[in-house]
Amino acid sequence: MSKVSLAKDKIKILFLEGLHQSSVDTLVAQGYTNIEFLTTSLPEEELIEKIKGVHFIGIRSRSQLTEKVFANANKLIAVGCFCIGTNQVDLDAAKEKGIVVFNAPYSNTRSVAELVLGEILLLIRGVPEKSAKAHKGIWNKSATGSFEARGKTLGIIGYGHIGTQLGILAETLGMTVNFYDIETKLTLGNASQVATMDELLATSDVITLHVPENAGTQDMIGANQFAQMKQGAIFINASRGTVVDIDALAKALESKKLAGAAIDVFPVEPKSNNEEFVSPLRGFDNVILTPHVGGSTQEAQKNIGIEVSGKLAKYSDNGSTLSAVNFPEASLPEFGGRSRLLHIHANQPGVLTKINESFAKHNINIAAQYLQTDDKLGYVVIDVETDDSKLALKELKLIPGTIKARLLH
Ligand SMILES: NC(=O)C1=CN([C@@H]2O[C@H](COP(=O)(O)OP(=O)(O)OC[C@H]3O[C@@H](n4cnc5c(N)ncnc54)[C@H](O)[C@@H]3O)[C@@H](O)[C@H]2O)C=CC1
Ligand SMILES: O=C(O)CCC(=O)C(=O)O
Repeated sequence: MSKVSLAKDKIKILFLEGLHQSSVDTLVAQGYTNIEFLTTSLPEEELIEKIKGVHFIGIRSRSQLTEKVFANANKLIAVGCFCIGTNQVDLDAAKEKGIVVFNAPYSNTRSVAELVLGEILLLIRGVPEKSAKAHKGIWNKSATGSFEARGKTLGIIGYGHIGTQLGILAETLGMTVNFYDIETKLTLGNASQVATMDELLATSDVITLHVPENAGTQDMIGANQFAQMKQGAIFINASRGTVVDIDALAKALESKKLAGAAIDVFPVEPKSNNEEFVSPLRGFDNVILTPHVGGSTQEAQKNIGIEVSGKLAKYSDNGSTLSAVNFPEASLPEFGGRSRLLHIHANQPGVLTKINESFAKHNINIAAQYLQTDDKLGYVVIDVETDDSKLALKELKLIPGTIKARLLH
């Protein structure tokens, strides 16, 4: 009998950006102990060196996993994004190399919604400005520019997991909630979907962005959009920095078109806490600037650690790709035969037939077979009854179109 699957303690894991301890604990509890833990992201050249020999990598939003990084990732099996956004990862490059990418689509959404709710209340009362003045010794006891949130209109752009939760929370303050989304959405509470972004911009007292970073959202808020907003509107962005033209935002603040803003994300963000934060928004007393901490609560980070490490372990243990962001999704039952192998191939006709013919030729009996495909990839997981799983793996690697083949057990 010969087996060539890697022992769990030989599987090399690299965690960057100071993930929560739960990410490590979850893997260690499942036997994955070979974990290198760094608190910062790495520049591309360093990452290219570091990623060699690594089987699993865990990152947050700062690490850029580029095509060049993947080209040097000679052993990489999967990426865990311990966050929602996956725009920092070249998903196509990963896919072409048969590398699965997971994220945590829900775990920090409540934290973002709560932060934004707090910012709405502070900005609508002019608290950031009054606080900044008080720190300078200026006593500005005045109701000018101070309002209740009750009765005001909140305009949400991007009514997904965060936008919907924020809408419900804002309604408890008595706000009217409108939203704009490219998809028709089920409205929660008393929210209303408006037909165009222009309509939302022109009718909202507070505008907040909760869209993903993609080609369609790049610079979606610029000078034209600020011009359409109400005089004295409040503007919040906790989505991605590339969604807003930051110079146009600075101008809208300078001209007092906006009464205030809260910005958590920036087109260029420091790579670590030791790097200076540079932005045209520095120095505005009526702007709350936060260092991309929308999802940074103990609760969110702990849950994300458990969720994403759990997905990595499950993929490593049984091949499940459920909720992968760049891969055919396969939810697999517990391991059935003597050995489980997985095979990732270019989605072209005849691959499965070739696998079956090759196994038949070598008397490798298939106990179960699971296939999922998308436009580019085929992902097949095979439980076999054989003493010689090494031979089965060797045969899989010879199939034309193979991208990756692995023996799990
Ligand atoms: N500041 C922070 O720490 C955090 C930031 N985020 C960011 O927030 C974003 C949103 O998160 P979720 O609500 O969980 O995502 P989601 O995917 O649940 O919702 C996004 C919504 O935006 C809509 N959308 C996409 N393109 C649009 C467009 N051009 N115009 C209008 N609507 C559009 C989608 O249809 C969807 O309803 C994430 O992609 C991430 O970039 C997420 C978590 C933490
Ligand atoms: O916490 C992080 O590092 C990133 C949070 C975020 O922006 C996300 O989840 O998309």
